[in-house]
This record gives sequence, structure tokens and C-alpha cells, in this order.
Amino acid sequence: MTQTVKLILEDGTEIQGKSFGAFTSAAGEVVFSTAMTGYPENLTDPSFAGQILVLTYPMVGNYGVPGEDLYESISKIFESDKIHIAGLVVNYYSEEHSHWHAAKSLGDWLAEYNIPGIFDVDTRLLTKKLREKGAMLGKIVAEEDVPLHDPNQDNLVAQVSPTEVKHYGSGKNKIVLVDCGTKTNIIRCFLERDVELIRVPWDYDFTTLDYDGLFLSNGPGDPKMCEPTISNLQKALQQDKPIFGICLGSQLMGLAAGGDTFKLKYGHRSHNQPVKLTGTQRSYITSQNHGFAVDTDTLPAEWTMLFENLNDGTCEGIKHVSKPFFSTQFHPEAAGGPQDTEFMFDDFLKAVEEYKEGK
Ligand SMILES: NC(=O)CC[C@H](N)C(=O)O
Repeated sequence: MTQTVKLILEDGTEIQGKSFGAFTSAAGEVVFSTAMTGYPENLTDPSFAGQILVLTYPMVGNYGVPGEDLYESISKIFESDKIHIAGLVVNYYSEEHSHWHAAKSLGDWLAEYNIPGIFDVDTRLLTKKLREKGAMLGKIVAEEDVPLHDPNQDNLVAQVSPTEVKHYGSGKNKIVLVDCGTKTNIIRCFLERDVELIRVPWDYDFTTLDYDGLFLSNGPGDPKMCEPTISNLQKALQQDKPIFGICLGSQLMGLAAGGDTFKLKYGHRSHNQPVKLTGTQRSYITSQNHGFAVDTDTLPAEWTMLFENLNDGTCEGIKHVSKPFFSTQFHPEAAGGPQDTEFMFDDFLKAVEEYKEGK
């Protein structure tokens, strides 16, 4: 029998719904995504750590959850090796699922990781509230009440980053990937491009390593929590080796450059965020998942905005005016979402080749 659970927001809103996944209570920051597909990818994206995710797409679970498949010891399917969200809020949960690759139901998968889900919630109405008031703390309450908890006060990157260095591939360009909670599709995108990848923990002193290019990954929480990464990055910015950052990596680059970051009112989480390449009329449709952004007004003179969000005008990437340092706030690796900006990986590796030729 389906049990009743509640979603409670910090402004006092209480919404009654039905339980799926684990029948347990959990607190976090309530954020919404308007993506129409991709829950296996979203739920395993480490950037969602600490967040209760509201999906506006009305029917969820109908294609189940794919079976695991490995490639070079990383998942071919998922964006990390576990579910990272704190809870899931949907409108209609489809008990039935059907897909050639489905191995289990979404509810069973959530239960495996002890993550609660709540359905029968008007997630579009809830999203309107989150857009008006901004992202809020909240909790899914089953039997036991739990206190509200702000995950942005925690060092979430330290919780999701690996503790050991790992090596992948044997290509001609040696790239250090600073893993603050990387999505596996970033690793796949590099391995498809003739790269030897050295994946290091968020606080690892990579400045001592021999490499051709530096990459900063996405990750959860407030970028200002990543002090060791920022100070290592500041050393790398003194050199000329190419640096590329995605999402949290873009925010870390902004902070290391001397700029500031701020929390957006309700974040960008979807697969259809329009961005414009600065200095052109060219726009791209991008996959995004972020709640913070670089404040471009605070950047030193040698840095500029590379992409601008066409919905709210906020910064979607930065670049150095003369050195090969650049970033995107959106996800060129997508997973899920459109792959239109995957060329950013090619641009980065081109910069790496040019750096090696000029050395
Ligand atoms: N996907 C990410 O890397 C997110 C970065 C950061 N945690 C934010 O919410 O803005």
C-alpha cells in the first residue's frame, strides 16, 4: 500500500504526497529542473549532493533505470557510482516501466540508496513558488521529523571527491582532471580525444605534476568552500599551460582570478538554457545545473565573460584575454542534454597542442 509523506518548505508550505523509493525522511535545499528526460544522469550527478530535486516534467519513472555497464573502469551510463540527490519530488510516478535497457524501477533504485521520493505533487505549481521566492530549504518527512539543513554550509566537494589519484587512457596529451565531483561524461569526452587523464582529488597539489593541460570539474555546493583548490589554481594561473573549467570549475577559476561568486535566486537546471558567445550573435542551447555564478563585474581587467545566459544575463563562462584559460558555467559534456557545445573539449585540446608546439 502506498504510504503518505509530506514535503515541508522553510516558508511553512506543507504538501502532502505519496511515498516511493525509501520510506524515510530527508532534508536539503529544494531545487527544480525543467529537463524532460535524464533522471538516471541527474540523480547520479555529484553536483546534486544535498539537494531535494523537483522535476517539472509530469511523468517520471516510465523508462525505468538502465543496467550498469563499465568502460575503462568508469560507468558507461551513470554520471557517478551512486545517487547523490537527497530526495526526489515528482508529479506522476509511473509504477510501470518499459525500456530495452531497463534493469529496475526508479522507486527500487532510490530505495537501494535509502533516498526518499514523493509523488502526486503539483511540481509545476511548486516550481512557480521556488521561482518567486527563490530556492528554499525543505524536507521530505515520512514517520520521523528531521531538522531543516542547508547543504551549502557543508564542504560537499570534500564528501564527493575521490581520495586517490587515478589514471586513464594513454593518449598524446596529458591532462590533469581536478575531481571536485566530476560527471563521468567529462571523463568519457576526454578519453574519446586521445588523452592521458590523471584524475586527482579536489585538494591535491597538482602543481607538482608533469602535465600539458589542467581541467577543473563540476561539483556540489558553494565554490568558496574549495580553498585548497583555489590556492593551487592560483599557482597554475601564474603559468601558461591551458586551463579549462566546467560549472564549479568555472566558478573556481573566477575566484582564483580574483573575482567573486554569488548565489542565483533559483539556479539554472535544464537541458534548454540558451547562452550567447560574447562578441557574436551566436547562441547555443545548453545543459545546465548550477545555483551559483561568477559576478563578472568583479573580474580583474585581464578576464572577460565568454558566454552569457540569454534568460537572465548572468555569466555562463569566462576567459583570460591573452592566456589559454577559459571556462563554461554550462555543461558541454551534457549527459543528459544537447551535445551542441562539446566542441569546447576540442578547443581546449587545440590550446594544449598549441602550447606544446610553442614550448
Ligand atoms: N554543476 C556544478 O558544478 C554546480 C556548481 C555549484 N555547486 C553550483 O550549484 O553552482
